[in-house]
Amino acid sequence: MMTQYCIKPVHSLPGRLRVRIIRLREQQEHAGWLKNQLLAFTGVKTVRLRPAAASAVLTYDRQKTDEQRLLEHLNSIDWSLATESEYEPEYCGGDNLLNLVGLAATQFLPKRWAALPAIALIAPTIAEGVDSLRHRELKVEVLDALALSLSIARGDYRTAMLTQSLLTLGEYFEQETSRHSDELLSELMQPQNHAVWVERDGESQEINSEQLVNGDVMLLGPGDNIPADGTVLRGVSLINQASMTGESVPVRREAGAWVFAGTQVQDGNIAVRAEQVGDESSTASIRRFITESLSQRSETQQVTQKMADRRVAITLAAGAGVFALTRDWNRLASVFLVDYSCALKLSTPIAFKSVMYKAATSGLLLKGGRAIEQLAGIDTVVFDKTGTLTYGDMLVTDVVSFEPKKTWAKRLLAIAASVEEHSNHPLARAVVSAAQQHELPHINHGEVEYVIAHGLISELDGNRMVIGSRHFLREHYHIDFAPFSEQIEELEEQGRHLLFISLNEQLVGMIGLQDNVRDEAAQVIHQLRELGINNVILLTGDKQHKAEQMAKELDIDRFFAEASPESKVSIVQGLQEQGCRVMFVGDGVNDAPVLTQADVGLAMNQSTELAQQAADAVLLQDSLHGVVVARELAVEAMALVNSNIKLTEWINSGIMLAAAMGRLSPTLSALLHNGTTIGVLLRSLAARK
Ligand SMILES: Nc1ncnc2c1ncn2[C@@H]1O[C@H](COP(=O)(O)OP(=O)(O)OP(=O)(O)O)[C@@H](O)[C@H]1O
Ligand SMILES: [Zn+2]
Repeated sequence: MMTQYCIKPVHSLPGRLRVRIIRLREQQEHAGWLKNQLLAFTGVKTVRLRPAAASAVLTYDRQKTDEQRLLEHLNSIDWSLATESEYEPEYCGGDNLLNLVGLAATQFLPKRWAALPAIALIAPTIAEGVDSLRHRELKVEVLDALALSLSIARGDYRTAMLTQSLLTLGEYFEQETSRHSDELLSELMQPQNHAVWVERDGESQEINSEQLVNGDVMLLGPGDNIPADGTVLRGVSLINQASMTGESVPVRREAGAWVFAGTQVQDGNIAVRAEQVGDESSTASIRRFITESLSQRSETQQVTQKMADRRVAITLAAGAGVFALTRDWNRLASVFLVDYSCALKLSTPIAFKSVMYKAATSGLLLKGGRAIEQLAGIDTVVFDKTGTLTYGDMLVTDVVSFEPKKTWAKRLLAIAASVEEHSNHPLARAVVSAAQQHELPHINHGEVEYVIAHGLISELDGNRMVIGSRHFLREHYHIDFAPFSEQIEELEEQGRHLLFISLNEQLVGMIGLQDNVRDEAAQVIHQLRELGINNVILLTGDKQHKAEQMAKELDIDRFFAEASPESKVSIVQGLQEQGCRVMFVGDGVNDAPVLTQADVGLAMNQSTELAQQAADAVLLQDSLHGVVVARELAVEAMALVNSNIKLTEWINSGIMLAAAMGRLSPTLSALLHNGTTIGVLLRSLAARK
């Protein structure tokens, strides 16, 4: 690798590392990008950059990473992928202190003495404006520079210093909030280590993805996260590479193909030989995903940004007009100092980040400002059933053997659990935990294949074994249910969810499970209605009568039953075509496409990795209350953003008018204007609490 070893540690303490990154100084326009890259490293807690000094300071969690690994990560950063993100000098408390000293100097020292410190402190701000002009951009920095230069040229160091201090303070506030929220969010978005099935010594076993070594054969099915790069040995599957390419249409991969770590299996089963375990490539996609979520610009943000930049031209024109009429330098400076684009520009991202922060601390991960905007606009909520409106942990209540000698029931459960171990479906988890409770042994079986929304196929002593829904066994394997219909009906009447098991296309037994509606479900639906959502829909793969029963019980407007993953997508699409703006709440592998299709996808806490990746928001607690919180926070955020914009415009237009009429001294104008800016920022900041 070309970049190897150009990044060197300068200073290190336990949990803290300072490095010199020459590239950072050479490519300052990539500083924002780099920062998010660093934040996405496993275990990194905070990042501070000083591009001019080519320095970066990282603090990290020593349980999760160490200096060696961080340096390896640093050296493997692919700079060719860098995107320009506006370079924001990182102010620190010290800068504000210096300004305070400068401010005191202009207040108490004779003018001659105050000039030097004032000019020294202000020079960088002016340089930024000049820089912006050099890039042929008419941005706020230009106005700031103009106003400051004007004050200095006129020898008014007090006004200049005051403006400078307020500008710095405002940006400092902004940086502090976004830093805190970025750090918190990137920590939450880090994937956890999870279990992976591998084939070792001819046997399949479950290990932690951390224990994976090159050459391991990983057995992957729908919903699984691919923990390392590798080559497909057997099988065919659809891989969702959204986390890597941003493209949510899955790609087909079969024997011989290469698959990337961090992507997910959406459908089908494959065996993959791990070839780049723990390699940089495995974290690259995760890093990209986090970087993008953090730097994603919402629509409102883009609109306010444009508005802000237009304001610069307006202010310039107003200043020029006033000066042409009055030839009054004071008025000119006063007008320039009321550039209110910064309040517009800064307050929106801060408000969004504050809300993301607040959401995270109350158990909800919102992936960016876009998610907030969409959430505020929805009018329809579609719920998945199993694991969403019902508890993820179901209970096995009956194990029925259809064998003549009914002693078989325990073995039946043991077999089912041994196979279901390979699935993460709520039904599968229930079967496994029932077997564990009875301390049943593991029964050897062949490779397990998961057919999404249907069930599992495996092999037992040379016999084909199928376990899953009645539809799966009957329609796909032509298994006869007639002889047992009485027993089946009996359990169905009790509202049990049934799983069927067949050996060599003979029905051998069934497992009855009880799924309980979440205690909070009814309340949550009621609260959503109070928040203006009048269309609540249930969408499930389960049977008609169960869906109907639940819809009635929970006061749900409409339901769609026996939906396949594809029909789930088309149902949501249909709703959107009718003009509904849809939030989908779900948890399963088969929910991933519909989570993407919906305007807002919200994944439950116990969701599969794929569902969490596909979603715009993820609940961090196993409760539906987060759905209400999400909506409330989004509405609150948008109200805040809009009122900030209005407030800024009204107040500043007033100030500008007064300035143009010559009623304000430049100092007062700067004070009023920057005061409103900081006020608006504080309002946005307050949304964190
Ligand atoms: N791992 C599994 N083991 C056995 N059967 C399964 C498994 N996964 C799915 N099935 C069967 O396929 C059916 C449909 O599954 P799917 O995941 O689409 O729906 P669901 O989770 O039961 O309901 P919902 O759509 O409300 O989440 C299940 O009801 C079950 O009978
Ligand atoms: Zn089918």
